[in-house]
Amino acid sequence: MTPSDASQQTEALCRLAPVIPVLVVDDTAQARPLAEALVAGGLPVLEVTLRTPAALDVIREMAQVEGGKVGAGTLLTPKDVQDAVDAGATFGVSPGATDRLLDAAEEAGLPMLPGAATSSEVMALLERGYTVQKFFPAEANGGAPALKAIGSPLPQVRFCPTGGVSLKNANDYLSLSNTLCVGGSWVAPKDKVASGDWDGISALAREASQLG
Ligand SMILES: O=C(O)C(=O)C[C@H](O)[C@H](O)COP(=O)(O)O
Repeated sequence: MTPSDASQQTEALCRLAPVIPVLVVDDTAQARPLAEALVAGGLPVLEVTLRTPAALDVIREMAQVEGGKVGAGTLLTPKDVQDAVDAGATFGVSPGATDRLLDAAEEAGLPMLPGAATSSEVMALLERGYTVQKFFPAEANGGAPALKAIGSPLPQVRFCPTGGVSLKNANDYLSLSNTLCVGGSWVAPKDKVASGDWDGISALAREASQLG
């Protein structure tokens, strides 16, 4: 898969909803009901971070939920890419980018949403052909004003800002011409996942799906 094909696919995913939930799931039994609650609330694109031992099984379960598009986040190594593909992930997200990681994703045919935080990082990814990138960590790097400023000389790159994004500041990003969608964990808070409050999570998703 070429970087430009990957970016076309991640752009299409980012256009499905204003928010991509970033999920940290400890228990495989929570996977299906959690994905169903988010999809029912209007957020079909889900990022499961590979930060828990259960993450790959969680992706396997969520990949079967109708209407959902499940990707793997926190991809750091070629092995992570292969594990994500084997589990049924349809896209990948990384906090930053390395050539080894991008080589592996392109070879495996996994569309990547690679992370960048500075103009040089954005330019390096653009040079390789990635026109859709994750601005990470968004708030810590200056938030929406910083992303707007990056967009002045680099308007051809579109972003999914993630990291510190919440209901309060999401529209600051979504109103920028270079922002396609945002990523955030606030729609699946740990306490609601732990207690199985799927209605509550659906309500948060519904609220998030109206943003922008
Ligand atoms: O590990 C990755 O690949 C990630 O995607 C990291 C996430 O972007 C942040 O963990 C989101 O964090 P919140 O600030 O809680 O919304």
